[in-house]
Amino acid sequence: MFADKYMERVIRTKSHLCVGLDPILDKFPSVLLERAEKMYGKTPEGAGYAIFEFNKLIIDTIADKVPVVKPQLAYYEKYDHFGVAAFWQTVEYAQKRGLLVIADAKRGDIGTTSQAYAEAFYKSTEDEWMSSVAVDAVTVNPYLGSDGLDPFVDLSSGNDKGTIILVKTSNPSSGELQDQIIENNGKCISELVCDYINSCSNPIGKYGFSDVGAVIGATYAKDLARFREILPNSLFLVPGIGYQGGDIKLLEAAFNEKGLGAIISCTRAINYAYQTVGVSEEEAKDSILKAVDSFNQSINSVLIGAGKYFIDEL
Ligand SMILES: O=c1ccn([C@@H]2O[C@H](COP(=O)(O)O)[C@@H](O)[C@H]2O)c(=O)[nH]1
Repeated sequence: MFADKYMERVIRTKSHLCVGLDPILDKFPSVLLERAEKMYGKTPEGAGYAIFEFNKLIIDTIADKVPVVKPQLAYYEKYDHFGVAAFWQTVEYAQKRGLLVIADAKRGDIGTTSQAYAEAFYKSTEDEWMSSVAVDAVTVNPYLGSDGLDPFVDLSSGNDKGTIILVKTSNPSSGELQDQIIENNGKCISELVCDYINSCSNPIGKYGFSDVGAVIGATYAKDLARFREILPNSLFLVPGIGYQGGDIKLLEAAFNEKGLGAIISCTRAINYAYQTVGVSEEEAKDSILKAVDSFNQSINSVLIGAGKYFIDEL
C-alpha cells in the first residue's frame, strides 16, 4: 500500500516533511542557468535541462532526510515537452534515491478522461504504448464528483498508489466554495468530499491509514482537528508552511494521537533557501540542507511538545 510505504519512509527518516519541487528558473543559482543557456540558448530545451539539474541537486541533498517529494506539474508544463520530460526524469531519479513522489497535478474530469489521467500518472499495465515510470500518488480535484474521482481510486487501490483529494486548500479564497454549508444536511462542501474519502478508505494499512488521502491547508490550522476527527484513517497532505505563512506550531492537530498521518509540505522556503542566485551549487545545497534540517526539527519538536512523538518506538 502507498500509505504503508509512506509510513515506512517516515520511520526510516524520522521526518514528516515533504519537499515540493517547483522549478522557478530565475530563482536558480545563476551558474546553473548560465550553463543551460550556453548549451541550449534561452529555450524550452534549456529550461528542461536546468530544471532536471536543479532537481537532482535538491534530491541528492535531501534523499535521506525526508520521505517524499512533491513536484507541481504546472511548473514543468510551462516548458512544453521538455518540461514534461524533466518532470518524468525527476520522478525516476527521486524514486531511485528512495523517495516517494506525489504528483501535485490536481486532475479530475468526466469519467473517461479521469481514467486517462489516472493511467498517465499510475500507468496502465494494459497499454503497451506507455512507459512504466509512474508516480506514487497524485492530487485530485473533486469538483466533478465521484465519477471524476473513482478512476483514480480504482486504479490506485491494490497497486501501491495513493490518491490525495483536495478537501480544504491553503489559498485565501478556498472558503468561497469549500466552506459553504449545504442547506439540507448542515455539512459544508469540504465535508461532503470527506464523506467520499471515507466511503473508499478500505483497505486500511498496518499503520492505520488508507491509500485515499486529503489535502488540508496549513493556513487553516483551526480546521485541522475537525478534519482529523472526520477522517481518522486518511493521510493529510498539508501545504502552506513557509511562504504562505502557515504556523508549524499549530500543525499537531493534523496528526493522529500516535503522531502519525500528516505529510507536511514545504516548497519555496526549501528550494530557494539560499539568499541570492549568486551562490555556487555547493552553497545552494548547504542552504537547502539547513532548511530541511530546521523544518524537520520544528515539526518533531511540535510533536514532542504535544506528547505525540512515538516514532522511535515503531
Ligand atoms: O492547498 C494547496 C494545494 C497545493 N498547494 C501547492 O503546494 C505548493 C506550495 O508551495 P510553497 O512554496 O510551500 O508555498 C505549491 O506547489 C502549490 O501549488 C498549495 O499550496 N495549497
